[in-house]
Amino acid sequence: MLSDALTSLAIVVVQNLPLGAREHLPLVAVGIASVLTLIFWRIWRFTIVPFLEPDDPRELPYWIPCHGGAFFRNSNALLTRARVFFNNTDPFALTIANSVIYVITKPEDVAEAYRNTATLSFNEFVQAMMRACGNSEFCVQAMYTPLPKDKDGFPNPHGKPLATLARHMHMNQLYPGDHLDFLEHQFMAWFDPRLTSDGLREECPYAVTATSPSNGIVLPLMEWCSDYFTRAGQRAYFGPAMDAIDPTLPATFIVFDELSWQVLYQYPDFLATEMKSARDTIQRALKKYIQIPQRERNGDAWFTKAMENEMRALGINEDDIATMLVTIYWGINTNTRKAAFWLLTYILNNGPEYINLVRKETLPAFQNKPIDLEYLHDHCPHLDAMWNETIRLSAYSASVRFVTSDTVIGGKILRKGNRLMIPYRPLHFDESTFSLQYPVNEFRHERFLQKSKNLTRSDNWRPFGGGTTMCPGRYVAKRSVLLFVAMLLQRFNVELVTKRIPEPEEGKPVLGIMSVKEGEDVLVRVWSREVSI
Ligand code: HEM
Repeated sequence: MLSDALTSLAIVVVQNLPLGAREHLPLVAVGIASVLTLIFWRIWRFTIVPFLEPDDPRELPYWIPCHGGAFFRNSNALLTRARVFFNNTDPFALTIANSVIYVITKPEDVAEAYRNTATLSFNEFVQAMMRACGNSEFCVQAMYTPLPKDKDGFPNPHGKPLATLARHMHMNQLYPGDHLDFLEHQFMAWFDPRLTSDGLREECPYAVTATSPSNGIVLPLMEWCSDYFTRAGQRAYFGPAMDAIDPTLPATFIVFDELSWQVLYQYPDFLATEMKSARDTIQRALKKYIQIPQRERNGDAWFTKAMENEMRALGINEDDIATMLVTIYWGINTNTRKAAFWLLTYILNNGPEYINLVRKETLPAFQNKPIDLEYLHDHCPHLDAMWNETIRLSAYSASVRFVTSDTVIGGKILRKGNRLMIPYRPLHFDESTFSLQYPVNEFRHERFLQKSKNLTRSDNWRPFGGGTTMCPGRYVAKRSVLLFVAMLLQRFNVELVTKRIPEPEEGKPVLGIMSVKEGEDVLVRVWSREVSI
C-alpha cells in the first residue's frame, strides 16, 4: 500500500517537473528521496519517539543536525526560543554537537537539582574546565584522589580529595570572618589613594580628556572599573609581588576574560589564539610568582599560599599549579569589575535622586577615618537593594551538572551521561516573583525593599548558583563593589556623558555577570565634590 502510494506520488511529481529538471531525473530523484527521508526522520524523532517515551524530556526539534550553531552563536536566544516552543514547560532537551543537554527553569526543579549531589555532579564540569585551561591529566587525577584524614595542611577529617577541600579553603577565605575582612581592607587600601583627583590622573592613562580641576576627568566606565577591580583583586590575593613580575597583567587579563567564553565552549587552540596567548601570559606570570620564595611574598591572602602548598604536597608541578592559579585569578576578577560597572550605570542613569540616596545613606560611614565598613554592611538598605537589583538584571550564567545515573526531575527522567543546565536568567525575570509591583525589565531596587517579601530567600533567586557549589565569593564581591561605589559618590560628582544604558553582551556565556557589547562602553565625567564646575 505505502509503496503504491509513494510510486503514484513519484509519478505525479515527475510529470509536473519542468523540462530541464526531467533531463536530470536521477539527481532530482536523489533530492526528493533526501527530503522525504528528512521529513520521515523528523516525524519519527520529534513526534513518534516522544510519544513512545513520555517520561523523557521533550527535545527541541531541528532540521539541520543539532542546535550547535544556534547555541554557540547565542545560547540565550536559543533557550528563549525553546521556552516559547515548549510553552514554558520543562525539563526539555537540546542536542548540541552530539550531546544532549537538559534544561530546567522552574524554581522547584532547580531547588531539587541543587539538593541532588548524589546523581548530579559538578565535578565533571570543573574537570573539563581544568583540561580546557591546560592542566595535565596527572594534575586532574591528583586533585580528585581522596587524601588521608591525617595529612598535613588544611584539615581533612573526612578524607576528601583536594578538589573538595579546595571549596572549603575558598569558604575559609571568603566567608565572613578575619580572612574576608583582610580582603576587604586590601580593596579599601588600594582604592583609597586612587580614588582622588591626583590618583585618577596618575592611574588612568585611558582617560578620554586630560584632568583639570574645572572639568574633571572623563573615563570609559567599563574600562575603568575593569582596570581598578582587576588590579585591586590581584593585590588582595597575591600581594604586591605580582606588580613587579608583569605590570601589564591586569590588562592582559581583561583581554582573556572578554574571550573566556571560548574556554567555556572548549574551542580548539587554533580558533582561539588571542585568548590562549593571553591565558599563557597570565600562567607564565603566576609561575614566576610561585617561584619567588614564599617568605619574600608578603601581603597575599591566606588562600594563595595554602592552596599552593596543598598542590605541592601532592607532587603537582609548577606549571600545573600556575594553571590552577589562572582559574583562581579568573574567578576573583571576572565578576566584580562588571558588577561595579552595571551598578554605577544604573545609579547614574536613574539621575541625581539615586545618587543623593546613596550619598545620604552612606554618609555616616565616612564621617571618621577609617571608613566604617560595618556601617556600610549593615545600615545601607537602599545600596544593598541596588546591588541585588543590579545582579538580578545582569547575572547571565548557568549552572551545569553531569547526570551520573538516571534521575527524575520535574517528573521526567534525565538519562545518565547527559548534562543538565540551569540558566538563571529566566528565574530572575519570572513575573510571578519579581514583577508584583514593578515591571520586571526595569531597574527598580524598591522590589528588594518590600517588607512583605524577602526576594533573596525565594527559590527564584540564583545569581550565585545554589546547593553545595553556591558561589563562596558573593560576600567579597558585594563588599568591594559597594565600598567602591560609596567612596566614589562621597568624594566625587559623577555624571554619565553617554546618556543611555549600554547594550549588554547577551550572546556569549560567562561565569556570572554579563559584559557589554564591544564599542558599547559609556563615558562618565568625574570631578571632585569640593570643586564646582
Ligand atoms: C557578582 C559576583 C559573582 C557572581 C555573580 C558569581 C557567580 C558564581 C556562580 C554562578 C558560580 C557557580 C555556582 C554553581 O554552579 O552552583 C560561582 C562559583 C564560584 N565562585 Fe563566584 N561569583 C561572583 C564573584 C566571585 C568572587 C569575587 C570569587 C572569588 C574571590 C568567586 C569565587 C567562586 C568560586 C571559587 C566558585 C566555585 C565554587 C565551587 O567550586 O564549589 N566568585 N560563582
